[in-house]
Amino acid sequence: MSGLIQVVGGAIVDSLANPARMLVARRTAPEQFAGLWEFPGGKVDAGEGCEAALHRELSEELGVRVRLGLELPAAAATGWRLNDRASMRVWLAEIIQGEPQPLEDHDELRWVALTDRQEVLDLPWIPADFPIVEALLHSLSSIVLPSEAR
Ligand SMILES: Nc1nc2c([nH]c(=O)n2[C@H]2C[C@H](O)[C@@H](COP(=O)(O)OP(=O)(O)OP(=O)(O)O)O2)c(=O)[nH]1
Repeated sequence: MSGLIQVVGGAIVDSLANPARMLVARRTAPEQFAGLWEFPGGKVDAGEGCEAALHRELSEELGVRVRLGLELPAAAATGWRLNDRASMRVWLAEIIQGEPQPLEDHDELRWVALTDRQEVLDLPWIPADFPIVEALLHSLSSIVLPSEAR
């Protein structure tokens, strides 16, 4: 037991095979994170698996069913350290059912172009997410094609 709170997040892309855009979400609470962008997701419940928790959170928060792709590799099995108490595992995902809506915890959803690295990084993310976003953009850069090359 690491004693850490396990969080899971979804890097939802328009297509796992050919990712061009990613869905990001703006939090409404708590106050310290309100207005900041994040990977939709949340805490894993006691006795719940991480992937199951991610499916549950994405269904509750966005009203979608997803197919999970690869996990974004992190230095630890518990994923990316968010703070002294929590760590987040992040999976690529694509929507297989439903139109994403900000049903819970968010007031805005936005599809951002993965080709526009600066646009993605210019969003006011939760600070702990920046290294995760950087790693994600880096790992996708080999498979994201500029739109004119599609
Ligand atoms: N979902 C999500 N949480 C993140 C990200 N980055 C980050 O630091 N966090 C933090 C914020 C929260 O302290 C924690 C996740 O908690 P949460 O409030 O989303 O979890 P939850 O939906 O299960 O909510 P609750 O049951 O505690 O009300 O992780 C991120 O990209 N996505």
